[in-house]
Amino acid sequence: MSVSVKICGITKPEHANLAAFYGARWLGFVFFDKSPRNLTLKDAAAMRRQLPSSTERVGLFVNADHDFIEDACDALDLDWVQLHGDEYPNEALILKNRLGVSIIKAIGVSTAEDIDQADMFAPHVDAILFDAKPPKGSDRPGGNAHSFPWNLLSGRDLPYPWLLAGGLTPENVRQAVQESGAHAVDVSSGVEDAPGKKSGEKIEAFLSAAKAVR
Ligand SMILES: O=C(O)c1ccccc1N[C@@H]1O[C@H](COP(=O)(O)O)[C@@H](O)[C@H]1O
Repeated sequence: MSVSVKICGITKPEHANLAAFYGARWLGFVFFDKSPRNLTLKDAAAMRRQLPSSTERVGLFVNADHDFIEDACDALDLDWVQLHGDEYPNEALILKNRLGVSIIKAIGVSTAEDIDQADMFAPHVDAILFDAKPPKGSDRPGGNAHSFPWNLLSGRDLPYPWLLAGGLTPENVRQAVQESGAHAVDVSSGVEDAPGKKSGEKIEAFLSAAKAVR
């Protein structure tokens, strides 16, 4: 089975459609005003009808107000909510029950012990996303093109669905999947020419490389 791919930080329908054409499972939309990929609710609503129907839509939030998350779900008809801040396990459960969406919880990793933090979220969410902890001085908890040692995940046989993220690129995704054992990956910076500027060529290259891994 090929690796499932999430392309995150979509701001233009043409990149969404290209990613769908090359086999992305998920498209990610960032609702965090410190991000260069931030979307307003107005941007999101304007894009909604131009998005592909074959992909699942993920809204990314950082410690966001639940009413705002609900408005974003309505604006983009989101299937998933990605919680990328300091949210609690019961917050994930409350949102899941309120909105009827699937939930991804991001866990920042720099050591093997960080991976164990996922255990308290896993029963309440639909997938865990392991991302590198942000570098010192960053004003956002993800989307920093920063990776962690992929072999921290190898041989763990984790009993829940999970995605690998953090500093992935078309050039390193094969090695990242092979070292970590990931069945699903998430990328943002690695398919951009500059922060917030997606590249069609890099999206195609990333999906081709990820899908070719055995
Ligand atoms: O993309 C962002 O700007 C962002 C902002 C706040 C939290 C998370 C964000 N992105 C997510 O971070 C990881 C790794 O991204 P990258 O490939 O290293 O740039 C990924 O899950 C993005 O969805």
